[in-house]
Amino acid sequence: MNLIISWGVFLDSVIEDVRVRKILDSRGNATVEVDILTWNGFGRAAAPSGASTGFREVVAFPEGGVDKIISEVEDLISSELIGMDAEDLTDIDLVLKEIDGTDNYTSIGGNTTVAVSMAVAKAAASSYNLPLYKYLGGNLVNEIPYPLGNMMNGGAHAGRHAPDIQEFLVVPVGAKNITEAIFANSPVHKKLKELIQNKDSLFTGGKGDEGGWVPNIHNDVALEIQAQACEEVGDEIGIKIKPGLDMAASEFWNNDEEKYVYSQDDISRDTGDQIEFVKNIIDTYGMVYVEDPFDESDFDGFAQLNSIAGDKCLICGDDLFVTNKEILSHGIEMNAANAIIIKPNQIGSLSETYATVKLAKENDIAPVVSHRSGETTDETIAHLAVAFGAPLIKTGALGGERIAKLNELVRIEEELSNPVMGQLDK
Ligand SMILES: C=C(OP(=O)(O)O)C(=O)O
Ligand SMILES: [Mg+2]
Repeated sequence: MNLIISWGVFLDSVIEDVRVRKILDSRGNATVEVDILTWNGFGRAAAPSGASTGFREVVAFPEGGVDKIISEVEDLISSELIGMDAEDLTDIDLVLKEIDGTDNYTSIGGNTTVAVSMAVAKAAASSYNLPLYKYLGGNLVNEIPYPLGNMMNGGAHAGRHAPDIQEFLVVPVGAKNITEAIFANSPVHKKLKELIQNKDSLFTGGKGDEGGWVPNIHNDVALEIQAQACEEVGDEIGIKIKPGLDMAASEFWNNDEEKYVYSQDDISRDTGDQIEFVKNIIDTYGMVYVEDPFDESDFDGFAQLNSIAGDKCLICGDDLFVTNKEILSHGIEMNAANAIIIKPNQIGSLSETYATVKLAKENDIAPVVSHRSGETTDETIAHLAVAFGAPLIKTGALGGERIAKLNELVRIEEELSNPVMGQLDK
């Protein structure tokens, strides 16, 4: 029952309390978790952290880290938010920006503000007994994103002697529902363990930050066995599975040499070579998705690749766009990409995240909602992906903090009256 005060205002979603705590993330680092209590609801959200972060991302934590947030910022935030309506998310996000007082959340940290913002949205949804995806996306949402499963890790998510390419991904494009999709990705992960053992006799079964295997093999060998695993598992289970990559190329771009330095292969490529190399990979292996194939400043390299391969493959900007609407606008003018990674903590609030998603969709840029390499068991992004109608979600394949999102998608799909998989036209 709604509590109605005498002049007829509903109080269900008015914020009564804000609690902030320090918790562990999957890398063993501290992160922030926020609880929002309303008259009739409760929302909890935790912030993830990146390792291969884009240089234009907002600042994750202030100097002094999570301890400073708890000792100095929690009271500031709660005194402003208590009494506000959790439904007024845009106003609340503006209040957080005002408390911070900087352009990029240097004072209180984008991880603090994003955790508050997501917890507020969840509290508002819970106040009306709605799941977050329905509260944000409406009653008619029915699209489930394809899971981009992370199979092998290199670059900043792995140790030495791993491939330079950061993520070898797969998309079960033939899956008819989320259960088929996640149970197509997991045997590819198992198959790759066998294939790696055949190539790397010292392989110990080590995994990277996002649960993919970390082999000591060259990039081209990794590409070959990734494609082989997709083919073999796809044939065994009768579901088409296609490969994808997050190259995270800013991590191996050498600005002085103006080259992409593939240290595992002892090869350097200038931008022209890189365009040719990536185009060749897309054609040879039938890649449906390539993220950050160029340095985060190279809009031109992105645009050139997008013009020659964007018809058959999603060319996705992560470090390039950092979920920032203004930067995306520039990318749209340049025709730099046909997909964008959406990571709420790159921009610091849910309303800013939504503004970027809206602009992307209006311009036929596919939003790909994504985890970070440092995660918690928070499942919010599963709801965001459904609410935003994202065709893809990037959230790993295995590991407790990764399956938290995948299993939540299974539950969401069960609730939908007419669920379909997202629109993936590649
Ligand atoms: C998830 C990624 O890594 P990180 O969280 O380290 O930025 C990525 O680059 O897409
Ligand atoms: Mg990335």
